Amino acid sequence: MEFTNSPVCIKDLEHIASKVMHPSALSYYNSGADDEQTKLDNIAAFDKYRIHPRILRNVTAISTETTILGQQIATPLGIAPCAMHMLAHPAGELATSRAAAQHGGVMILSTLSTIALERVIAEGNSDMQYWMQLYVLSDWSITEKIVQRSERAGFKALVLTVDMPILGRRRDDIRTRFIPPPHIHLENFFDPESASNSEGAAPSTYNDVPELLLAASVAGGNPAVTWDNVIPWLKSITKLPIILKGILTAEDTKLAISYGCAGVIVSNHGGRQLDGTLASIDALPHVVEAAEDKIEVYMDGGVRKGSDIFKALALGARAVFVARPVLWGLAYDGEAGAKQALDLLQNELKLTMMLSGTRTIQEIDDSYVLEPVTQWIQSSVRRQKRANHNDIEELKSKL
Ligand SMILES: Cc1cc2nc3c(=O)[nH]c(=O)nc-3n(C[C@H](O)[C@H](O)[C@H](O)COP(=O)(O)O)c2cc1C
Ligand SMILES: CC(C)CC(=O)C(=O)O
Repeated sequence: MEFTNSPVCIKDLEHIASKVMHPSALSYYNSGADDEQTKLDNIAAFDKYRIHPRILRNVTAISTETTILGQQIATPLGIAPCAMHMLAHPAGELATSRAAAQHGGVMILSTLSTIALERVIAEGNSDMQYWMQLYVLSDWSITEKIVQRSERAGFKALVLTVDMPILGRRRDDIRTRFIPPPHIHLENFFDPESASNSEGAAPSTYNDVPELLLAASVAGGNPAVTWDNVIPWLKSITKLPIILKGILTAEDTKLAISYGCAGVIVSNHGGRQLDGTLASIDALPHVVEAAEDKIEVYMDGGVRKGSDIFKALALGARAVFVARPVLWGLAYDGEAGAKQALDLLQNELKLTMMLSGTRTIQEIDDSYVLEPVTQWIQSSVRRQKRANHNDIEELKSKL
């Protein structure tokens, strides 16, 4: 039998990335907080849910088209925001954006991108959307400028990351003393106008704050951000829909609705912030129930297979995002590698749809997934039935 060396699943891409990436960048990408319980559980938890397939349906035509925030997109699979794609490949977010454009879906760009947001979105097309991720910097006026630039550039939503009042403790980053290499710049912190105004001069960061300090202000988190100060403020400076990333509870979902947010991303930051939370897929049903279809619910964390996407959609996610798989693809082969990561997941999603008798994303509802408890109850019901059947004579004799 002949074997191919090219990756056939996301695990293969992970393996290749571990060989080609610089060790400290690799550990920054792969690390989770503390014991990494949540990081690992994000992946393992998918296995508890089982698919409940239907058969003998005509599955010759499969469509993954859907709508998100009222706009058509090619697939409910998107790219979660990740800092510093240039750590994986010199073309950084430009390569990722080109891959995303060939694929459709949504790309969420991190505030901490190594290519300016205007250049990243310029690679897009109408099959997809770009959303801009925000951290509230200690100088809020800088976040405001990034919001204004995003709106001008055509981003369709703002994704406020709400699970980082302070940076999680990622032991491997402490061990490797990770700091980004000097050739990498956080381009969104540079004022595009300062570059064009001063001929030939190096562009300056906003308010002339050193880039490293700005980065540190993000990485330090912003513990003073609250529902009451940040959401009304954001709404006063933008017309874009606001999506909260990092929601894990029904309580916060209800608050997000009451504060007028358009959506929430069920996420534990890939297990990089608070260790010991529910896996994202386990938190999803609670959030979906609390959302009562009033806002859109998305999820990220641990998605490594098309069947994971299918399960998340069946449990009520409107779209599903991946972070590390795309970064591993980028490290493997730049734009082509990032596209390969997305293609693998998209093709596996289509395969799962065909094998489970679903032809459209809209058809995938909770009748296609067995939740762990349901599964347990069902098997005990079956056991009971068998027991009752076997003992029928005995039962009769006791009548
Ligand atoms: C290397 C890396 C950098 C990240 N940077 C950001 C970021 O800048 N902003 C953010 O909101 N989330 C960030 N995240 C979290 C992801 O958006 C996402 O929530 C999580 O990684 C999804 O899990 P997955 O990696 O298992 O797909 C980052 C994750 C990784 C792995
Ligand atoms: C530098 C960090 C704040 C970026 C991030 O969100 C992450 O690494 O998880």
